[in-house]
Amino acid sequence: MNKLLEVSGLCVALKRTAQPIVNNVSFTLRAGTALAIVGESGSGKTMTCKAIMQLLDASRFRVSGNMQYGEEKPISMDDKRIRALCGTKIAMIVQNPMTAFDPTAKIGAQIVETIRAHQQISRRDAYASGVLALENMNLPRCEQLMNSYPYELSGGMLQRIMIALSLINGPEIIIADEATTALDVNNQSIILNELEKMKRSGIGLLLVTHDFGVAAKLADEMIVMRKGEIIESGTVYDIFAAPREPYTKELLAASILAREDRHD
Ligand SMILES: Nc1ncnc2c1ncn2[C@@H]1O[C@H](COP(=O)(O)OP(=O)(O)OP(=O)(O)O)[C@@H](O)[C@H]1O
Repeated sequence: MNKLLEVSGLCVALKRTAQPIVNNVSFTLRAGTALAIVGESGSGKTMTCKAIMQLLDASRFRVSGNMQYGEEKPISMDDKRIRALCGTKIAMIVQNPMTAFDPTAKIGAQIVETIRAHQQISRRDAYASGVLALENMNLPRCEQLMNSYPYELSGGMLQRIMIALSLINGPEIIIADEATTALDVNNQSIILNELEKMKRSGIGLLLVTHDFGVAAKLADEMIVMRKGEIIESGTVYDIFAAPREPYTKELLAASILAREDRHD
């Protein structure tokens, strides 16, 4: 499979105290596959993704290491180039869709703005593309959705709209940070199916999750993080069949218990 993104020796530290937050993280993401980053809260999963997307405030955090995306090296790009890359080829879906949308603007206006930020097309064409993107997500009454404010919609609905939005500029990589965590079981399953479809279409998925069930359903490979470091990595099959580290075994057991509770 084609390599999409190679991260090597990624480190993030607080500038003020030099405290390391992410330490020497390396992985390869391939087209049409999913790589899960699992670990307990605070283990550095989100900071790893934010470092890839160059979303960390440079006055507070020092990011070092190497990243290779095709011929490009996102880590050494200037702001303008990284924004262009991250709005098109690399997209991110976050945990809480409520915070991802501007509460004061209608969904349609936000979709049109996102499309026109990266494509030179008219408002009318961007609007039509937006409706089509929502329809492709099997969302109901898409014209009405375009005319709604975020607060008028449920979390599950907004998450599906965010996924539609993340696909709109034809990304090769989607980073999904706990994309199903805040959702009920029904919406979780809808989102997991959409992510599965993306993978089948050739997109590389970087899945951040503390839920081994999500990793089992979607991921091909996984890395387990603890205190900012990778402590175990391998294929999902191998890690589930024979976790090496006691921490991985604990996470796996906790995840199975949480699932049993949810289904009781
Ligand atoms: N804005 C911040 N300023 C300073 N330190 C931070 C900041 N955000 C996170 N950290 C530090 O980075 C560590 C890793 O945080 P991160 O958000 O990557 O964890 P995570 O594994 O994604 O956890 P969760 O599953 O809860 O989102 C945290 O323990 C915290 O010490």
